[in-house]
Amino acid sequence: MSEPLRVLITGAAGQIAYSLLYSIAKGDVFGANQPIALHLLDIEVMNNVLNGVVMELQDCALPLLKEVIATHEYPKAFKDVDVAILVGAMPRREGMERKDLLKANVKIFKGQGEALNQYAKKTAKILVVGNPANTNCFICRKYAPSIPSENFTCLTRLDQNRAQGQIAQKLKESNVLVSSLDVSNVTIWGNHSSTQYPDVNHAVVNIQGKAVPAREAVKDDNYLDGAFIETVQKRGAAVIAARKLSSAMSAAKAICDHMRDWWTGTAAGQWVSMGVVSDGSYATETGLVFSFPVNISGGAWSIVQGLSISDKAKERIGITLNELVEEKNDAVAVCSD
Ligand SMILES: NC(=O)c1ccc[n+]([C@@H]2O[C@H](COP(=O)([O-])OP(=O)(O)OC[C@H]3O[C@@H](n4cnc5c(N)ncnc54)[C@H](O)[C@@H]3O)[C@@H](O)[C@H]2O)c1
Ligand SMILES: O=C(O)C[C@H](O)C(=O)O
Repeated sequence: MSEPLRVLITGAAGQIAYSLLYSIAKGDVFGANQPIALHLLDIEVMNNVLNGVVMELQDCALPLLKEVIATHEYPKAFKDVDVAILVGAMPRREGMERKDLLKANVKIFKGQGEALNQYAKKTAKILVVGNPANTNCFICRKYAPSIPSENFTCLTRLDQNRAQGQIAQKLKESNVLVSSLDVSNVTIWGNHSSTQYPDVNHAVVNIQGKAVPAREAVKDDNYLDGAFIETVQKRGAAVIAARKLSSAMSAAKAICDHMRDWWTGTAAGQWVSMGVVSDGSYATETGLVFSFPVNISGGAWSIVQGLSISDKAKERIGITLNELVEEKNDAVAVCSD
């Protein structure tokens, strides 16, 4: 067996981590033969809760889990990590926009960027989950200049999974029985926020072995251009309104999907959506962390190029782009206070 992969999870005493740790330690993400050392970080006041999580991990009796380091100290938490899943931050409460979180959370990611820069492996793959995820990722990368920018990503896979789920549900209404996994190449453009653009123009549904364009399968452009987009954009808020807590089980599942695909690659002809550092593709601003369609091979992602984008789609991409530019400016100002 190989050396343990050092996987840092921040916010390890929180609700997303509680759904996430088991899947990672069991081998669902990095493979059934890959030993894991978990580095669990939370703030000092959560020490007791974190100890309880460590006890439960021991009690799961997982053969791949070789070591658990639970700490509130950055030098220990970030030391030599291969993977950093940065979840720890304040979640949005009912009535809050993600923007409201910016002031509270962005400084955490400045400090964690500095810690990655100082202690993590230079090859570390980083996934930012804590909101506002794109802008936190932008800040984290800014303060970790010794790690290549392509190693920084943020989570928009939950939005992709939500979009696939909505299309599968809609098809059930006309007795076309498919699962979310039969829906591919939906793209989430831009910010993990209510301005994101879930785009079905290149999406395909596998119906009894035949690849059918999503618009042809659904046969309801009004829905796809209206209620579908709004449902995906506002799904996080709908979960918060219902649970009085932000999504956790589905967020953890999306984190696993994101990391597993980054590790093992995307299927031929299929792409997934990830927030990545923009190279200016699709008229976006270079350097922003923007969600794009990406293909992944050999642990490296590349933005899918050459997709046709209608004027309406360009307008929607422009809206989420403008929000991200604004967030970035606010975040840079907060961090230089
Ligand atoms: N990108 C996405 O798709 C997505 C989806 C769901 C939730 N989120 C975000 O993920 C974050 C975590 O959500 P949750 O439901 O697990 O929240 P939670 O409140 O249950 O857990 C957050 C944990 O982070 C810890 N924490 C706070 N500051 C920290 C720091 N500086 N270092 C380490 N740990 C710290 C807290 O003590 C807490 O244990 C929130 O910001 C939420 O909005 C993002
Ligand atoms: O919407 C939120 O604030 C939580 C999370 O980002 C989500 O999308 O469920």
